[in-house]
Amino acid sequence: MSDRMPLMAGNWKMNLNHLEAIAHVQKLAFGLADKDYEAVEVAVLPPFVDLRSVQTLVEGDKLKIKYGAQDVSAHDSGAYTGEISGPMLAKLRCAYVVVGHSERRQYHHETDELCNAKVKAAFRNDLTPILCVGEGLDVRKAGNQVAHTLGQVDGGLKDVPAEQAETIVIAYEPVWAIGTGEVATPEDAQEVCGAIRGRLAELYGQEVADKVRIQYGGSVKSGNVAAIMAKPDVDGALVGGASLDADEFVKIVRFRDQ
Ligand SMILES: O=C(CO)COP(=O)(O)O
Repeated sequence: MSDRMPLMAGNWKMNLNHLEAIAHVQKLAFGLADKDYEAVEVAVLPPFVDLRSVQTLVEGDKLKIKYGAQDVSAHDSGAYTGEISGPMLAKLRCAYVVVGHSERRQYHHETDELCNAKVKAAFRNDLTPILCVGEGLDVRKAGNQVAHTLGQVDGGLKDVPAEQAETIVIAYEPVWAIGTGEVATPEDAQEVCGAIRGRLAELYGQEVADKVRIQYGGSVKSGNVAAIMAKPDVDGALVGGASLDADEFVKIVRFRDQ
């Protein structure tokens, strides 16, 4: 049994405007009792335009829900139209920022090199990156999921020192399981999450590797979360679609009751 605190994070993707965000976080707060936070850390990852509203609600009502962004610029300021910087997110007291989600790698052509720069931008601004890695269907069919995913881990962590690396969150999200209803088996999740921890041990030593939280993401629901969380190297879930339903997300947070 590891002493890593599980992290259940809801990636809303491009859903919920700032008014809907307030209603949604209120529902989550209503559904979660104090004792739920003792054993699980809960975070929401809304669109940028919702963050100020979420901050106001969380701080005003002293909620224990953490929040963060879905992306961050590699640059801290300057002529980068449309980008949002680490210092801006830090000012909103974001705890987390997603880096290298497969949808950004796919639709915005984000490379491991860019993800590495964004991981560094996050750390530079005291934000915890949630670095997303994972293979597509072709790679899985060829049996190369471990090598592929470890390549993304190496790329994302290049020149990141141990004292930062030990605080990162890595989300293993096989692309073929995202939004498809096709969930990886708990064994599939463990195979790659275990390999990621092994690689962290090679890069930084076992002590650091044992501190890093590794999430699984891809069609996580209340009905499948407990079996995935039972695996030794899975320390949480990055939840997309199911996080948009407050009751369902509360059940996922309470995975031990499922
Ligand atoms: O991409 C994901 C979370 O970042 C997973 O999305 P789904 O839970 O909708 O499959």
